[in-house]
Amino acid sequence: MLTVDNLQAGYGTTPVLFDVGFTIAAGEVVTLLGRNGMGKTTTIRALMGLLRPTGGTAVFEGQRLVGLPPYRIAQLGLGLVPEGRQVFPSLTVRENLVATAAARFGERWTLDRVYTFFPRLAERRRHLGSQLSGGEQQMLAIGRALMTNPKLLILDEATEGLAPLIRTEIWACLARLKQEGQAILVVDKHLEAMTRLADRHVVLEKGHVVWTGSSAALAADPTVRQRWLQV
Ligand SMILES: Nc1ncnc2c1ncn2[C@@H]1O[C@H](COP(=O)(O)OP(=O)(O)OP(=O)(O)O)[C@@H](O)[C@H]1O
Repeated sequence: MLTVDNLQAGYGTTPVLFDVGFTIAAGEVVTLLGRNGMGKTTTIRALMGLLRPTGGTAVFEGQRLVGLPPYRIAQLGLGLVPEGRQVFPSLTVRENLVATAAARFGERWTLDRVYTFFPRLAERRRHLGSQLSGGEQQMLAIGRALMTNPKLLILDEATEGLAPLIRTEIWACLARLKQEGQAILVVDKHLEAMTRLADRHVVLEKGHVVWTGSSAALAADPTVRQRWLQV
């Protein structure tokens, strides 16, 4: 589905990504792991057209992504839940969801289906975005991304700063999406949860991919954790 090869990018004249390569197959859940500042968010920005790569390629279902504007990348089927809880504060939950639906492609995701996945959003459908808790806002941000019918859902730190209970609810939702065949690329610092959720892991260190492997391989190799994932 997605093949990223030797991707390079940076900010101004400062290079940040030197050699990022990985693949995601249809239906696969893959994590981008690595300590703070290693290039996870930058990789996502480069894939989504929010930062222009200086080298390398990213091909999604046969289409080259590098050089395309973000709206084209969204049309191809990449849906991003960015860092922070990005919802419209003065629109209701329902209006937030419908706002994204206006630009969606296909009919896989409907309001009702989002409400089934997130009963909390159904209960609060008439509340304003600003009246939701942090966790509910994050669920709404995920719901908005789903309303664009992404073939690949990308989440950047979706559970950062949330209470454990709601964090677990979000992971359970991602596990259900996976069961339904949704491909997901996720950045999340909670390694145990990611080991349960994901099929494969890609470890970044200073803009290079230094390790790739399955959850079983990650669990069996403590040196990966010690060398590249401990703060
Ligand atoms: N807008 C920016 N302008 C300049 N430098 C940036 C910008 N955003 C990130 N960087 C730098 O790029 C490097 C990689 O940052 P990035 O956010 O991709 O890392 P990350 O792995 O996602 O880290 P974190 O877990 O802290 O979010 C860091 O050195 C960071 O300081």
